Amino acid sequence: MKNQGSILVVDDDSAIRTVVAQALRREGHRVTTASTLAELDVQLAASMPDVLITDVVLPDGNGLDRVERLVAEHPRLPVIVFSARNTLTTAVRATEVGAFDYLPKPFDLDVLTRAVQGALARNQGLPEEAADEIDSTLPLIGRSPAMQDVYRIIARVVSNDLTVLISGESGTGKELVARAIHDLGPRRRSPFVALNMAAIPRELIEAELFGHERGAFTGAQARSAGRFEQAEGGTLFLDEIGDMPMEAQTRLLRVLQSGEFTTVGGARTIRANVRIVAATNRDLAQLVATGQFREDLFYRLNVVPVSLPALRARRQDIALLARHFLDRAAEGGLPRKQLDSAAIVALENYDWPGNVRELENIMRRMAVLSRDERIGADEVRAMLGAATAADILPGDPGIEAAVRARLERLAREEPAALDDGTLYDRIIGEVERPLIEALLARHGQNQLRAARALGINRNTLRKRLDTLGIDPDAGRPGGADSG
Ligand SMILES: Nc1ncnc2c1ncn2[C@@H]1O[C@H](COP(=O)(O)OP(=O)(O)OP(=O)(O)O)[C@@H](O)[C@H]1O
Repeated sequence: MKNQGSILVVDDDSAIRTVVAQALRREGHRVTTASTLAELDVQLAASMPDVLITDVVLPDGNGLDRVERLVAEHPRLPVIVFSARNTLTTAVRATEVGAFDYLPKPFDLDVLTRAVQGALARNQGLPEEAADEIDSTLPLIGRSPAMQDVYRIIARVVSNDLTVLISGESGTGKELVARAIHDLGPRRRSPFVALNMAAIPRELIEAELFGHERGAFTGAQARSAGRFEQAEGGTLFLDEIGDMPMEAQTRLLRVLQSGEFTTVGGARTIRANVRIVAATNRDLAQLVATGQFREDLFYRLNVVPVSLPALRARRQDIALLARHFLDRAAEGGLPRKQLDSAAIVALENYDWPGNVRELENIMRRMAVLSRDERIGADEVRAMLGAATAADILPGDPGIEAAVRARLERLAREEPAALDDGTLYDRIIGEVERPLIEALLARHGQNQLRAARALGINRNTLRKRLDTLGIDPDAGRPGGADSG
């Protein structure tokens, strides 16, 4: 029986890429291509192919030098080198650097497909576990076609400064993609600075972005550099851009047009040398249609759109991600756990409203709580049943997004709850409890100070503690919980 696998073909000649890719696809292989070493790096960072086929002379360097490093780092990766430089030295050097095979150009396609078969067969002979290993140093995990599309777009934008707009549900990895674009590109040695529009008060957004002069507004006691300045030479990641107030949008548009900005309350104009990557989990085109987002800014940001698929739209990545998170937990000192195949099916059948973030949280919890080394399907189902809003929500969510996600989940899992007259208490209770608990903890369980910080009367706080059944002494040393 023939082996089939994932093959990455690197050649700057598009005709060769096409012909080779077609021939390999006919054999049932999955093929991706790259035309430069830079693109090769991005593809490899995204996922390791089963076989790499590369030309020697590439626009940005020598393929053999790269092969040498690659084979040293990934001894299991078979590399087939082809070259029009059909000298003995090339052939010898190909062998020296550890290439699996060397084919002089022009080559017969049958010879190439046989070489690929040989390379795959060699790896088949290696132990199963190693063949399935996940490289946890990869910035993004996932081999689904939908993620391959994402990797291809990342590959196209890393070496230039085009503005990228990443859209996708909460927890799909938008920030991770933004970081990958930064880390793999020429700005990697300069800062990556993120600002989440939903996480800071609207009236402070402009000062946060552009900085302010002393006395620019009440409370501005000293000059402060904004994120644009902090990101100088690097990348500025504007998260939840759909929540940016209109005035700030106008100002941002001007920066994108002129490459300059003015600090708040100051006449100083500063040149901005930053790459902008924006993200949204709202439908920005819809916000444009309803007049909440500037159309001209939308087009300026949406130069290269990247749409991240929801996890339920790429279920074939779930097992890989789940194992990756268990591995990471084990590297972090938690007990090493494995999923049995029924557990994986249970994970794959779940809809993941909180996407990869939710999966990550669930797997971490499994690593802590599961008693056996092998996790079974029942345990997975119990854990998914007990999943809470906190699994789904990011560290500093837009409250609005959080509530929407919670409602969506209720609609799916407990539709009756949407009509049974408990909705207000339920949702508010979910927000109120962690809020009160967090403030009590912050103020050493001192109710008076917590109430002041919350801006409510101490008696009101007491009543809420009673109603919610919160033990105010639970977190105090020597309190109810510590005995
Ligand atoms: N493809 C992936 N491989 C590995 N980890 C991932 C992947 N996608 C997401 N994650 C992890 O899931 C979590 C959520 O990802 P991230 O914060 O990038 O999502 P997001 O789309 O920006 O979310 P939000 O819109 O809620 O801010 C992070 O811990 C991230 O490391």
